Parts: sequence; C-alpha cells; structure tokens
Amino acid sequence: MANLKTNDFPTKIFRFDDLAKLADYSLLDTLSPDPEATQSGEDYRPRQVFSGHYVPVKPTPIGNPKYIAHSKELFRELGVDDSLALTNDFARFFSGDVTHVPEPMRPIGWATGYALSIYGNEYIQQCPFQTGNGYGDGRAISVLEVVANGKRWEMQLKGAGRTPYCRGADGRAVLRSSVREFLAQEHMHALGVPTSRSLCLFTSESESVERPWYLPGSKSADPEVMVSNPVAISTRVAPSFLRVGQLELFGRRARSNAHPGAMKELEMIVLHLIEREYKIEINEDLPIAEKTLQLAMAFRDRLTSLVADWIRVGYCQGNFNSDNCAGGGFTLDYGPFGFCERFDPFYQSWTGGGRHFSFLNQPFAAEKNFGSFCSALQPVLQSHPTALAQLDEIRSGFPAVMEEKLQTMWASKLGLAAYDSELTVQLLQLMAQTPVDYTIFFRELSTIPNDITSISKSFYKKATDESNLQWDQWLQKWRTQIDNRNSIDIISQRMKRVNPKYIWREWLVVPAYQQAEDGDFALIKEMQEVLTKPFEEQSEAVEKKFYRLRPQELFGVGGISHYSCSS
Ligand SMILES: Nc1ncnc2c1ncn2[C@@H]1O[C@H](COP(=O)(O)OP(=O)(O)OP(=O)(O)O)[C@@H](O)[C@H]1O
Ligand SMILES: [Mg+2]
Repeated sequence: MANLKTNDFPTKIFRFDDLAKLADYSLLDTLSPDPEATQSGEDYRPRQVFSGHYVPVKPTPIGNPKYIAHSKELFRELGVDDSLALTNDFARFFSGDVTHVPEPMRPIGWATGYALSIYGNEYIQQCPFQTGNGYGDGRAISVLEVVANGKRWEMQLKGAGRTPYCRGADGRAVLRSSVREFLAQEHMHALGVPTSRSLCLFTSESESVERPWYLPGSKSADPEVMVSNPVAISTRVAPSFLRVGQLELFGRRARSNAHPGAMKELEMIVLHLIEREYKIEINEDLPIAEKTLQLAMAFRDRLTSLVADWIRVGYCQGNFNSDNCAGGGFTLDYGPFGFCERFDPFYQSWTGGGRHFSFLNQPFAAEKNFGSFCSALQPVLQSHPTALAQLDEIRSGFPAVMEEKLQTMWASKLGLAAYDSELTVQLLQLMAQTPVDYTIFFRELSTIPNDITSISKSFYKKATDESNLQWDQWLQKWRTQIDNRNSIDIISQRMKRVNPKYIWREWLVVPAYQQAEDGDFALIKEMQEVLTKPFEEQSEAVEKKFYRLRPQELFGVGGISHYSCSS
C-alpha cells in the first residue's frame, strides 16, 4: 500500500466568508422599517417607536472579547466547521463589532418592539413613556439571518448594548446570566424540548457592570449587595424571535387605530410569523382569515406540547409573560428559570413569580399567554364574524388540548399504555409528601424496580414506615398497569428516553460561571459535555458528580434556590 500523505486528507478551513454566504434577509426587507428610526442605528437613547416592525441598531461591541464556548452541535446543523469559532473575524462579529463584514452581511442589526401581558393582563407601565411604545428588545440585537441546509435561522446577540428600548438600562448581560442561557439552551435541545439555540459565547476581559446579587450562602430573598461582573455576549439562534408580546403590540395598535397603517402592520407581522415559523403547516395561498385561524390552531398545538415537555423534564420558565413566550412555540428567555430538584408542584426559583408561574401551574400561565395571542389576532378577523367565533373556540379549547398533552406525557413518563388518573395523582401526592428528587425518581423508576430500594435513592428524607408502605403499594399497583404489550426491557428503554438522567442542577452550574469570572472555563466545557447528553448513562465519575441529590445546606440559598433578578 502506498504511503498516505497528510494532504491526502485536506481539511477545509472555514472562513468568515463561508458564513456570509449563508446570509439571507429577504423577508426582513419586506417588513416596513420604522419611518422614525434613525437609520444609522446609532441613536441609543430610550425613545418611543410609534410604528414599524423593527428599528436598525448598531451593536456596541464588548471590550477585549474572549472566546468561551460555541455549540458544536449547532455548528454541525449549520454546516459550519468548528474551526470558524476560533477565528478573529468570528470573534469580532459575535462580540458585537459588525462593522467590517463581507456582503451580503450588513454592518447593522435590528431590534424589535413588543408589548407585555402578565398572566393575561395587559401592561404598559413597564414602558418609560407609559404608552407601550418604548418597550421591546432592550439588549437583544439581531444581526444576521442565514439559510443553512434548507432551514432559516436568525442570529441574535444578547447583551450587545443599548437599543431605543433599553429604558435607561445599560444594554449589557453579565457573564453569569450569559453562561446560564448559553448552557441551558443546548441542554433543553438535547432534552428534546423546543428552544432557541446557542451559537457562541464571548466575555469581555476589560468591561464589567454592577448588578445586585447575594452574599455567599445568603438566605435572603432579595440580593444584598451590588456585585461587579464581567459583561458577555451570547448569540442565540432561532427561526425567529417573534414573541406573543410582539403580535400584541401590533394587535393593540390595530385595536385602538393608533395610526393609519396599524391594521396593515398587524397583518404583516401575522404573515411574517407564519412565514418564519409555520411555513410547512400553513398553505401560502389561503386567504388571510383562514391562515390566521390555522396559525392559532398550530400555535396552540405547539405551546401545549412545549409546556408538557417542560413538565416532563422538570423545567420551570419562571417568568412566563407574553413577552417571554415565543410565537414559534419554543422556549425563550432563560432568565429566572430553574429545574425542579426536590419535587414541589409550586416550585419556582424567581422570587417575583409567585404561584402563577410555578412548576405545575405553567399550563395555566400558557393558557393566559395563548389568550393574549388570540386577542392580538382578533382585529385581523374583525370583518369575518364566523372566523372570530372560530377563533374563540380555538381559544376556549386550550385546556382540553393541554390536558390531553399532559396525560400523554405522564403516561410516557410512567411507561403506561394509557394515562391513569388515580395512579398519577397518587404518585404526585407521594412524591411531594416524601419528598423525592424529580429526575432521580423517574430515572430509577425507568429501571422498573420490584421494590422501593432503588427509588428510595431519590428520597430527600428517610421515609417513615407508613410512607414506605404507601410507596410499596403504589409500586405494586403501578407494576400491574405498565404497558404489558411490550417486554420489561423495551418499556424500560422507552422510559429512559423520556426520563433524563442528567438535568440542570443550579448548585453544580454556579461554580462553572464563578470560575469563568476568574478566566477558567473548564467547568463550562464539562457542563456542556454532560448536559448535552442527558439521556445517556455517561461515565461513573459523571454519575457520581451529577446524578445526586442537592445537599441539604444548599436549599434556600440566594442565587441557587432563588433569585429576584437574574440578568
Ligand atoms: N441590562 C439591560 N439593558 C437594557 N434592557 C434590558 C436589560 N435587561 C433587561 N432588559 C429588557 O427588559 C425587558 C425585560 O427583561 P427580561 O429579563 O425579560 O429580558 P431579557 O432576559 O433581556 O430578555 P429576552 O426576553 O430577550 O431573553 C426585556 O425587554 C429586555 O430586553
Ligand atoms: Mg424577556
């Protein structure tokens, strides 16, 4: 055999131009730009934006950017080589300096306005002008749209400086919240939960900002001190960043006839949402009223599936307002989110979220957001009474669809052929009463145990004799009801594809961002590895470190168990 030379295997060096070739802005161009916007994108003062779908904004780069991480999985999906992440052009662009880019990329980004409803109630108070015209992307700036492998992606820098919607704030994101969002997005994707994705993460070696935070070990509900944190920019990626709140902004304007073009702008954003997120499901040739109804149906379907998935993996969004609810039906805005470790139906890590946005109340919060979405669509159908009535039916059908999705989800978590209400409710009561670790419990159950020895690994307290008896009875009853059409092995395998082994445990993530603040990114890489393979068994060392109950002393600690602000 002839000797092979290394250049027989040429490795393609990816250049920034290769990414530029994927750029495509066609639809954005058809959305009317705001006539009042300063076209240079360099007017960062908070101001009212009365019309239009976006405003041009030039990002403000962070000083001395330092690469921390990128998502290999997303690079692969985009067809881009990992080597690109380490190039100077890439670092420059994704740390906010978009001024020197090859065509057809643009040296300017865009931010969008949106409205806010909290648990279904419309608010304008958060807008500094008390009109709703100054609220929107305060620190998120989209910079690029690409089409790769037939899929369209919008890329958005979070923490890239002020926009007209910044409301007087600094437009920055600290390293802590950026690391959390960066890791969480790819974790959720690996858990099979629809989500915005993470492209890359850069921090600044010279710039920091102050944020209120907790003293070490603090049990206080509110942060006690201002802490200086390095700033960072994470780039998130999704088919669009259209939120329910965005539809609402245009819906409210159409409803009040805020300006002569208000109705037209609402119709445009509705069609744009369909184009970006529902192109496959909704036929382009239908009249707009029919399209709008199909949109409501399709969004209802996605949103209910999403929330069932959140509950499946123990995720609590924490702040599920309409402006944090993506119109594409995926998870967006990883702020005060958390994963339920010790099972509590009202688990919630955001101190401002109350029970409304707590773990098992998320179906109701979603229903409220869906109501806001439907209200925003109403003006489009105002001259179609039949369609309006149909929209009402779609809206009032939400709880039934939600319930069906939840039942299917519980049945799959429990390895049942069909949902069993009594069995499930009894289980949830026992889980709360014991209490158990949500993830460890379901993973151990997935081994289809005969007795409670293995599931008791998930118990946060030693069970009483009475409670052991109840568990035993429940387990025996469950075993008679598991899907008997298949062998135990098959059921176990299926359950292990639904019930993850490794989930986000905040107390294990905290050291990762703390060390990153000192320039050590090793734990971030480790978390990336572990959290992107949540269903795999992984190594013994990983199991020992990550498949663990939260230590007692870490309950009730500010910045781990709860946060009042997380940005
Ligand atoms: N430091 C900041 N500077 C400017 N605007 C901010 C800042 N922090 C938050 N905002 C804006 O305040 C609003 C509410 O904040 P929230 O915590 O939901 O947002 P976020 O985490 O920045 O946003 P997103 O929903 O884009 O992930 C958002 O419109 C956000 O853009
Ligand atoms: Mg938000």
